[in-house]
Amino acid sequence: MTQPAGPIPPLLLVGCGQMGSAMLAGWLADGLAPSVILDRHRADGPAPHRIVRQAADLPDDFTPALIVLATKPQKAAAVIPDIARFARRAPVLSVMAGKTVGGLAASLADAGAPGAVVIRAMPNTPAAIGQGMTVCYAPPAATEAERALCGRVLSAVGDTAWVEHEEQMDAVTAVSGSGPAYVFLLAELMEQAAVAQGLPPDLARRIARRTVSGAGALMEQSGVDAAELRRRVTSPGGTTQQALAVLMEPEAWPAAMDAAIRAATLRAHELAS
Ligand SMILES: NC(=O)c1ccc[n+]([C@@H]2O[C@H](COP(=O)([O-])OP(=O)(O)OC[C@H]3O[C@@H](n4cnc5c(N)ncnc54)[C@H](O)[C@@H]3O)[C@@H](O)[C@H]2O)c1
Ligand code: PRO
Repeated sequence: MTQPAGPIPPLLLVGCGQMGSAMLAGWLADGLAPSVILDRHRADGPAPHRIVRQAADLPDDFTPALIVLATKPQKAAAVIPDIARFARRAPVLSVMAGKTVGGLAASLADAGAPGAVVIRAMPNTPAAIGQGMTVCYAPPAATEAERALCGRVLSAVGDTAWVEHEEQMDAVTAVSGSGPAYVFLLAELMEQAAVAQGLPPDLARRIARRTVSGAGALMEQSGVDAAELRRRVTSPGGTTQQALAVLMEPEAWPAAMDAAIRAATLRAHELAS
């Protein structure tokens, strides 16, 4: 899909917490036109962008090209009336887990924005350093220009992909949306195990973190399959083989990862309502 070149157009970012601020960091690095951030709990932000804490303070003369909805899914009902007047003129890009485009469009219609276009995306926090992975879904009613606009905004914070079926967004949420947390947990557990083997805590922390980030960078830069990269570390009869025999027991990591992704996918589905 061709994406418009040039700076990122003015955005109305609603919710600037962990995910909103991660995306904002990426947009600022890529050149963001003067934008407005609506967040209940944020007092300041980078000029020339404006921060407002309540909908009543949103400037009447502001015409965002896109409204990015990044509050918790549980806050959707509270923020929809705040953005309805802007959603009559600009598409809405929701990054909320679970919330469907149909459900959000219906709420916007009830709030006075019938026919509002909602596109969904599931980013992740490495967006803060331009290393995000975002998967998007657009309903058939969205125009090519609206899809391209969302693609432009999201490609500023990393890689993007699109799914054809909205139901797939739940599994995407479980894998790439939540996934950084699994990787950070891996670093935590490796650090704890290193200390248990007698290493000093600061060295344990350093080698666990660097191993995770270095392995990720190698996978990214080499493009080699993860399984092949794993094999290249595994000397026959060596240390890695002993460790993998524990981790790759069907009841160990394979079962745990499958159950974890299944639980997260189910939760994403539940968050729709
Ligand atoms: N954190 C992640 O890794 C991640 C990844 C992908 C998608 N998401 C999605 O992003 C959304 C936000 O998640 P988060 O982790 O950033 O949560 P968060 O709690 O860190 O951020 C939410 C922000 O919304 C603000 N807020 C709450 N009510 C508001 C209101 N009525 N008006 C304006 N602002 C309001 C809060 O002050 C807060 O800054 C969620 O829907 C989540 O599913 C998060
Ligand atoms: N963080 C959100 C959650 O935990 C969505 C994906 C990552 O629900």
